[in-house]
Amino acid sequence: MSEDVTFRSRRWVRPEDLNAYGTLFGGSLLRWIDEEAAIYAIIQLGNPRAVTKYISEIDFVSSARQGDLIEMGLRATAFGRTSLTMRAEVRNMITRDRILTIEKIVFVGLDDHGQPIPHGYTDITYERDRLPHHHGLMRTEDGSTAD
Ligand SMILES: CC(=O)SCCNC(=O)CCNC(=O)[C@H](O)C(C)(C)COP(=O)(O)OP(=O)(O)OC[C@H]1O[C@@H](n2cnc3c(N)ncnc32)[C@H](O)[C@@H]1OP(=O)(O)O
Repeated sequence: MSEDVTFRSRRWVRPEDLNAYGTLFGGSLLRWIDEEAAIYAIIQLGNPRAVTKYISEIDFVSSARQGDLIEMGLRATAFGRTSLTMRAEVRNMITRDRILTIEKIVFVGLDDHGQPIPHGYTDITYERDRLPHHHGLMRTEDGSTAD
C-alpha cells in the first residue's frame, strides 16, 4: 500500500464475492470502493449527502481468491469548491500484489435540494471533527453550519 494512502479498510473475500471463475468479482470490489470513498468523502466534507460524480479508468492488474484478505486505501488529492477528488488503491494482503488503482474518484457534496454546495475545506482532516452531530446539520452557502 502506498505511503500516501490515508484511509484504509480490509475485507475478507467470501464465496458470494466471487465471479464464475472463482476469483474476486470486479463488481463487488467496485461496490466496496464506492462505499469506502463515500464514507471518506462524508468525513472530509462534513456532509452526509456526498455523491459519486466521476470515476476515472480502473486498471485491474491482479485478482484475489476466496479466503484472501484485501486492503483498500484512499487519499484526498484535491479539494474543489463543492467536490473532493480521491485516489484509490487496492492490494491483496496475502500475495502482496496490487489489485487495482483508480487515479480519480470525484465526490460532490449536495444541499437539501440535491444541488452542489460549497464545503469550505482545503485540506485533509485526520479527525472526525467535520461530521455533523445529528441528522440535518448542513453547511450553508457561506460555509458556516446550520440546521
Ligand atoms: C455514493 C453513491 O453511490 S451516490 C450515487 C451515484 N451518484 C449520483 O447519483 C450523482 C448524480 N449526479 C448529480 O446529481 C449531479 O451530476 C451533481 C448534482 C452531483 C452535480 O451536478 P453538476 O451539474 O455536474 O454540478 P456542477 O457543474 O456544479 O459541478 C459540481 C462539481 O463537480 C465537478 N464535476 C462535474 N462534472 C465532473 C466530471 N465529469 N469530472 C470531475 N468533476 C466533475 C465540478 O468541477 C464541480 O466541482 P467544484 O465545485 O469542486 O469545482
